[in-house]
Amino acid sequence: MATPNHLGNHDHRSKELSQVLVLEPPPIMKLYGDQFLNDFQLLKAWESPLPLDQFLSIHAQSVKALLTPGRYPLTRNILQLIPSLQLVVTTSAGLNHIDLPEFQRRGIAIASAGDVYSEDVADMAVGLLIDVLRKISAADRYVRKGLWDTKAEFPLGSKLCSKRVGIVGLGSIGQEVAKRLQAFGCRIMYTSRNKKPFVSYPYYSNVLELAADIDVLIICCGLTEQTRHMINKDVMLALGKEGVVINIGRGPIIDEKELVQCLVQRELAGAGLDVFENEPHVPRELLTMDNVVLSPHRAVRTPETLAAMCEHVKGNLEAFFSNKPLLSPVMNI
Ligand SMILES: O=CC(=O)O
Repeated sequence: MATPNHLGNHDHRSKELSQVLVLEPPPIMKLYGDQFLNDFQLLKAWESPLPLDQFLSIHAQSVKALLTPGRYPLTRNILQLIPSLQLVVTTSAGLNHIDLPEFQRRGIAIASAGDVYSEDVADMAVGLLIDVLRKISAADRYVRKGLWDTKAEFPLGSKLCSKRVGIVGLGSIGQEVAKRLQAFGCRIMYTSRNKKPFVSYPYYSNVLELAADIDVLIICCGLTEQTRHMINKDVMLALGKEGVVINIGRGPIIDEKELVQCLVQRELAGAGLDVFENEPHVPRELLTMDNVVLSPHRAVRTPETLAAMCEHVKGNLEAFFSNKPLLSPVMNI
């Protein structure tokens, strides 16, 4: 999508023109306050006692930019109440909270998180994988429970080097995961919507075929209607009893009930999960499994990366209000 180009001469821009609507504060604002957006006039909907629709009809009729956290659903109903909207800046890597066809229909541009989170999310994927294979969290529990000097034997782990790793979604996060695991001596293969001409990893157009050829499946793609429950029972059975699933994408990409069943019935060796179908709900069965590592959707939460996100959001808003290309426009929405 093209960068919006209808703000006229930016020499005359004023604070009014630089209004940014915030429906709910994104995590960066909760952590760092809103000083980093001092150059903009923030319309903080959540601070108003008015119901949201009234607030928007009174205050947001001419607002052109919206800053939003990942989980706030941006639907047709909300968009109708912000008729002048031209840009949404989202602080999430995933875009599944956005009604993309409606945005396209209305010609509203989206500035995404770009690559800002990719390294941290990839680190988390690798961390979860090493933890599942080498049982680090389980070993920690074993030591803390005082079991080391008893006869309770701690089980063997599994070697990371030379594992065949299948990456689902070779975008910037998937590429960072591949780079890291290649350095650990893993064999990388992938599936994604299209074969990537710039990598030599074997490509599979079909996730089921990929699953049959690997030891570890790492989900790095976004949630769309096509990827919802893409990792179903058949895929997990194809991965097999020694197989491990890592999910740092979005919970609903895996059929979670089937995942739990496969783990309970030992059809899979383990899982490392940063995301879940109904967060913050985590299936009870997983809580007692030592072969499962659980994390509360924290992959992007480091101060370094959140500080970089503040700069990124500011950069996108500055670009928009000075009629320059966005730093991270979402193309092909
Ligand atoms: O999961 C985190 C994000 O999408 O930013």
